[in-house]
Amino acid sequence: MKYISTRGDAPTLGFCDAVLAGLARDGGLYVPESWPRLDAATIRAMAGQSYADIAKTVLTPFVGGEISDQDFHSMVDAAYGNFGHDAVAPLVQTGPNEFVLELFHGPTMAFKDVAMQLLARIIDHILAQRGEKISVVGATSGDTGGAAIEAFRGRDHSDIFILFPHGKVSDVQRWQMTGVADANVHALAIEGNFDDCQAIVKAMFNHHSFRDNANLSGVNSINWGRIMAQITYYFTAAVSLGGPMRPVSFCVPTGNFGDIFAGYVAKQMGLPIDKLVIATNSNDILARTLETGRYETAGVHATTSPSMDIQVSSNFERLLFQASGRDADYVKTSMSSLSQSGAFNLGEMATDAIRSDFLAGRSDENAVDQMMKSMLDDNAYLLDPHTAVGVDVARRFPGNSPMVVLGTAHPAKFPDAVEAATGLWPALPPRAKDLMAGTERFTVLANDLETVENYISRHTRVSA
Ligand SMILES: Cc1ncc(COP(=O)(O)O)c(C=O)c1O
Ligand SMILES: N[C@@H](CCOP(=O)(O)O)C(=O)O
Repeated sequence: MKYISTRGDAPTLGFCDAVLAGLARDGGLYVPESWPRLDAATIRAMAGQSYADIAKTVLTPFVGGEISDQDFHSMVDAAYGNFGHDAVAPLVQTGPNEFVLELFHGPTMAFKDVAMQLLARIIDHILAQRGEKISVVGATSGDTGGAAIEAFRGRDHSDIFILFPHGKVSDVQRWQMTGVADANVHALAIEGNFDDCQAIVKAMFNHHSFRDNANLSGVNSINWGRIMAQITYYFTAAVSLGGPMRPVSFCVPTGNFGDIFAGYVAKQMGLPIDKLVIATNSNDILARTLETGRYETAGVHATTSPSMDIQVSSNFERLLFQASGRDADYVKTSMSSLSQSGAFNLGEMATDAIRSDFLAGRSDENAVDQMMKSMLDDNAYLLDPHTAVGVDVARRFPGNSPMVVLGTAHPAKFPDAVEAATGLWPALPPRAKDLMAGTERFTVLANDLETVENYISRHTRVSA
């Protein structure tokens, strides 16, 4: 399996190099040259299998033989042995044909753990074999950072630098990044919003001398390894609900478009998916894009679902590549217009292609609060605000297929918002009860590329 850039000007890479690269050298994102297919018999045989075993079937084709099956399978077993629920990602029924897929039983209580626990092991394995060290960078609106730090803390081959928007993440999210004592962890509070953090990370990748000196690698969903690992739970959920004989729909609370893009990949691999519904909070750029065929950034609003307070949705680029018939020139022109004027028109072909696979809706703050409250009243079930966005939007698209809403975070990560909407303060799970007991350690930095690069150059253990 080879990986190509959505912008067409970066070298084609094998799995290990694509995962270490993060962003392609031409600023594009790596995607597999072609989608592996699983036939109906293979998918049917997943019924009754463990999460880890299904992951091995789904993910092994992407590795392309670059890591031995034995090593890869051990990493998968270790990654998913660390979850607080035996099923890893259990389904909870919340309506006649509606289910929440709980993706928050990992160590940091958000869906990011599902990919990060595996990705860190893959990266560590490759680095140990090559005798290399890297500087891992990531931008977070709250959840990626904690999950990445948890997965990379104390690792010999990596230093990790996480940029988060200062004062714009929840207390639990901040402590997960700042309450960690390991010397290879650097939590950087940037005076800006998530899009600023993400822009700095991308700019560091596009600054090739810095990138090479620091041996930079990324853990945002720009890294193919993140998307890949997120494909598995579309299979586990669909198979539990009668797939592949019965199509299943998914509604995904969406920000950077990584999670729902993994669902799109599952569909390309042969999983019968009926609807893929993009659920946005009031930062509704993706919902507007599907409506109008124009991608147009606007100011970011702070919401009770802060991890989705995003305007520049990185993985939309992977979808544009697909929807344009894998036309790298089209992607380059669109992305250059986005960086110059903050907008671009998708054109008829891409808009139609995207509408044929996706639906989209927006949930405003009032609707999110109502949803948390009514779910507690009707089902005695607490939703976090991100998942509440998903359920609220999902209910606008009733159909015959079971609707699975991705439960992307545990309500205890956002206790203030949950309490304000429901009157209930969600308790942290036992494994996290000492989260805020230690000392916080973080550095506040200006929203400035050079300042961040200087910090990393001074603290990385990679010798130039
Ligand atoms: C809790 C939560 N829900 C939803 C999202 C959106 O996921 P994605 O960025 O993959 O679209 C995020 C952040 O990525 C998140 O942390
Ligand atoms: N919501 C995310 C934003 C970064 O997304 P990623 O999936 O690209 O890492 C977060 O919580 O940090």
